[in-house]
Amino acid sequence: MEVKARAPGKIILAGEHAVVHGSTAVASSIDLYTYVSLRFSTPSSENEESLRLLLKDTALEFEWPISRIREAFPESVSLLSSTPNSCSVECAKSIASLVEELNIPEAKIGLASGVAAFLWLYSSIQGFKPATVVINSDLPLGSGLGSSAAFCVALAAAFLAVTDSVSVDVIRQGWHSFGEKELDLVNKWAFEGEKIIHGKPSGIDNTVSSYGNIISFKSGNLTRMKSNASLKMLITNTRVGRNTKALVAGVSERMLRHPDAMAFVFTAVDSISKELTTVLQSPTPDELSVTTLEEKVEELMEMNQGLLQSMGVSHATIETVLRTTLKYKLSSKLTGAGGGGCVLTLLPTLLSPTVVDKVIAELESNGFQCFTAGIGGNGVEISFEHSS
Ligand SMILES: Nc1ncnc2c1ncn2[C@@H]1O[C@H](COP(=O)(O)OP(=O)(O)O)[C@@H](O)[C@H]1O
Ligand SMILES: C[C@@](O)(CCOP(=O)(O)O)CC(=O)O
Ligand SMILES: [Mg+2]
Repeated sequence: MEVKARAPGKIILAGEHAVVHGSTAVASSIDLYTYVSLRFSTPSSENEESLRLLLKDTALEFEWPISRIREAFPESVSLLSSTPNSCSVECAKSIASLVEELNIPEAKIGLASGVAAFLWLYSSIQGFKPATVVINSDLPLGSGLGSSAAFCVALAAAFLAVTDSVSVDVIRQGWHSFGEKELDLVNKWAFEGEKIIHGKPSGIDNTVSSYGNIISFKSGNLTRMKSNASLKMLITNTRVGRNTKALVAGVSERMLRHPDAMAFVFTAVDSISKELTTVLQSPTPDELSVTTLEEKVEELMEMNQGLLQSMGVSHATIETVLRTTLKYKLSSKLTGAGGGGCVLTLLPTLLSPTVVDKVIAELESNGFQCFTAGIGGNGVEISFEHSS
């Protein structure tokens, strides 16, 4: 049997970074997914039993003898699938040496933290079973669309789907979701994986990837939103790679240097996210009110972007996107950790398609990549394939 899981990426409409420091943030899932396939190996007397990881997006393959994994993890690690817990310092050291032995090429070294999260999640949930895990994604990695969270959520879902900790219908065909209790467990495990990749995640990315839709999130608590607005966002990938862990650490350092000023910045972001939550849930009976709603969202996005600049997470390429879209009277903000990565631009309902084409052409002439994505769809889903 093959178990498949898919988990969506996300956009943050307001509140990134500040959410790490306790402010409210608003995020939505997008219809771009990370896919995980898990297949247990059939025992063979010829080959040594191993755990294989195939990362299709980066064309890398890794393999560990099961005996090596057993050495690295205490036996107790594998008995805890129903109680998500953090990787201890000792365990982190063992995982680091397993990852070092892989000699990941310098240009792809960002993957090391992802591989570490994989090893932790697999060993904790599945123990020491030989298997092959294949991963591929629609999401650009390290661009602010939550690839790290989608990766951890999809891994946790696939691994948990074949344990006694969750009850799922393995006979049912096609993609289907988990029950609430199962989702909560997937989300908690994914958060542990995100911790390995991000250092200090707020939990918003794994939560929106697990549950889907539009959520507002504060201090670990999620509120599902019933939004009446169908916002259309242009996503521009500046193609400048960056690392969320370093950017989050940079904001924390700025906070230590300027605690009072930064506290006001985070409070302002909290107010913006709360206002956005209200605006998005307001009734929109006619075209006029849709325009008014969109204008409010645009203004809140602009204000949030200003505050992200003051946190030090903008970038020259982000500023170029802002200037370019402003020429067409369109509002933009970075999404995710910033420092490059992706920028959101609201495309108002009444905007002419010719203007959309022009702005995209101008952004692409700068070497950026533009696309739109469906907002607010399903969260993580699983599917089982039985070989005949
Ligand atoms: N499909 C994938 N294959 C391998 N590693 C992945 C994948 N998706 C995410 N990762 C891990 O997550 C990291 C990117 O996470 P991050 O810096 O938080 O950016 P973002 O979450 O915005 O894409 C990658 O460097 C890698 O370690
Ligand atoms: C900057 C932050 O708010 C979002 C990071 O998102 P991403 O990894 O850049 O997709 C960090 C967090 O909330 O954990
Ligand atoms: Mg991330």
